[in-house]
Amino acid sequence: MKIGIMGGTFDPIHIGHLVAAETAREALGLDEVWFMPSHIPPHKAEAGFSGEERLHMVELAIGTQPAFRTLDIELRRGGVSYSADTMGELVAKYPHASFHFIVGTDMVNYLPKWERIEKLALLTRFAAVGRAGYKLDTSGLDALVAERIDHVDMPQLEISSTEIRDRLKKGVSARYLVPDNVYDYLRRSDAHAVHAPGTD
Ligand SMILES: Nc1ncnc2c1ncn2[C@@H]1O[C@H](COP(=O)(O)OP(=O)(O)OP(=O)(O)O)[C@@H](O)[C@H]1O
Ligand SMILES: O=C(O)c1ccc[n+]([C@@H]2O[C@H](COP(=O)([O-])O)[C@@H](O)[C@H]2O)c1
Repeated sequence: MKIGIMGGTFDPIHIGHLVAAETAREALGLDEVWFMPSHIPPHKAEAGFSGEERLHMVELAIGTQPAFRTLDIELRRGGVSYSADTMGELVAKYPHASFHFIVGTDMVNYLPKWERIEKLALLTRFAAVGRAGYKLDTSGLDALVAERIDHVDMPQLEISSTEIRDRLKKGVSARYLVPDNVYDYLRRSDAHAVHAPGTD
């Protein structure tokens, strides 16, 4: 089995994440892609939406693609979600699977700063999907890590969760930037009352 791991904060999930996962799935012939919300992201501020809310929105978003699954391993483990810990657990649990960690090119440039990156690169390959504004740059990476990266071209979608959160706060529509059912959830949920006052 070839498994794509789509790790992220998903605060909230948007169509950039879905297109990245689908493009990597097709380009690399992945059998499944597992969407894995982090508990506490290692390199940025804690998420605004709770883990439960983020996981629920991911479930809503992937609903119609049979090759997509959710994985709550990091939410259940708690603490800071270091990928080396997670992939160590997954490789031990699924010794016959080959893993492909899907990351935007913005994250590839940060790979040297990831916790135990050399160990992580032995546990998984990386699928680097092109993210608007970030050219793939592997010059700062050890050869061992660089050769574990597969570049995947994807349609450039200049969308981020930060932008969605800003829109919610300002009461500006995020329709079509997130799947319809996530959009409905954001409008209706309690989370929405906290994060986007006055947009109903
Ligand atoms: N529009 C996009 N195109 C390609 N890759 C993306 C896009 N948005 C996010 N990604 C990738 O998806 C993964 C998870 O991203 P994350 O959940 O942090 O979303 P984000 O939009 O970058 O969030 P934020 O704006 O809060 O930092 C990362 O590897 C990131 O590079
Ligand atoms: O393990 C690390 O040091 C590490 C550093 C930065 C990011 N990651 C993982 O990369 C994925 C995308 O990160 P983010 O911050 O864009 O949500 C997510 O699964 C993070 O846990 C992992």
